[in-house]
Amino acid sequence: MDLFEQNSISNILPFDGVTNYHGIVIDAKQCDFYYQRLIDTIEFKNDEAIIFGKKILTKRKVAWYGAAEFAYTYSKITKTAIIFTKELLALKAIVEKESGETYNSCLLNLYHSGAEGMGYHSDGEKMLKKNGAIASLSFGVARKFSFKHKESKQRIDLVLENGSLLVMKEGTQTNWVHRLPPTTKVSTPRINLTFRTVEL
Ligand SMILES: O=C(O)CCC(=O)C(=O)O
Ligand SMILES: [Fe+2]
Repeated sequence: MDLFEQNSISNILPFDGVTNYHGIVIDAKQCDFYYQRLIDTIEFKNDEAIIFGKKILTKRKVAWYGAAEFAYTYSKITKTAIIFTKELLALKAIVEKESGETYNSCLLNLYHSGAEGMGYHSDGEKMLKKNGAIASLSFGVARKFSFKHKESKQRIDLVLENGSLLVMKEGTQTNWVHRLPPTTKVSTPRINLTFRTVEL
């Protein structure tokens, strides 16, 4: 590939972490294909979460896939991963090549419109490999994504476009929280895939 055609990969965090934005890694036509295949094949379900001791169902839908049917705990509820589909394996291969890291599981989130988002959190669950990379691949409508430093409260915003890849690693989860803010400007869906490494 011509050097000038390559995406410039840059760390969007000013300190205390490395989060590389790779830009668009899947072209628009392939994105349409994968978006539709994911809608047709992934077993999306409204997520159950425990908030203030009460079980609630989230508006966004989620699904957890993996290399094996391992148990995982997320939002204080233990579930079992579904075995990777062939499209997820193909996407995992693209993301692994781009990021230079490997992954054994994938959490998918389906946001039906801008009314749905995800609040500030960091992905430091006990079962995840400590300081392991988390690769976030987005399909569908572009949405704003924000990081906030846990101490200084400094904020970094970016837009996650159709077919784009963001890789969070080294210190990101320890020192920063991130969120997908709800917005009235968006009325169409988005699917986000976060590839992770679970310690088996
Ligand atoms: O939808 C996104 O872009 C982020 C999702 C996220 O932060 C997560 O699944 O932990
Ligand atoms: Fe997250």
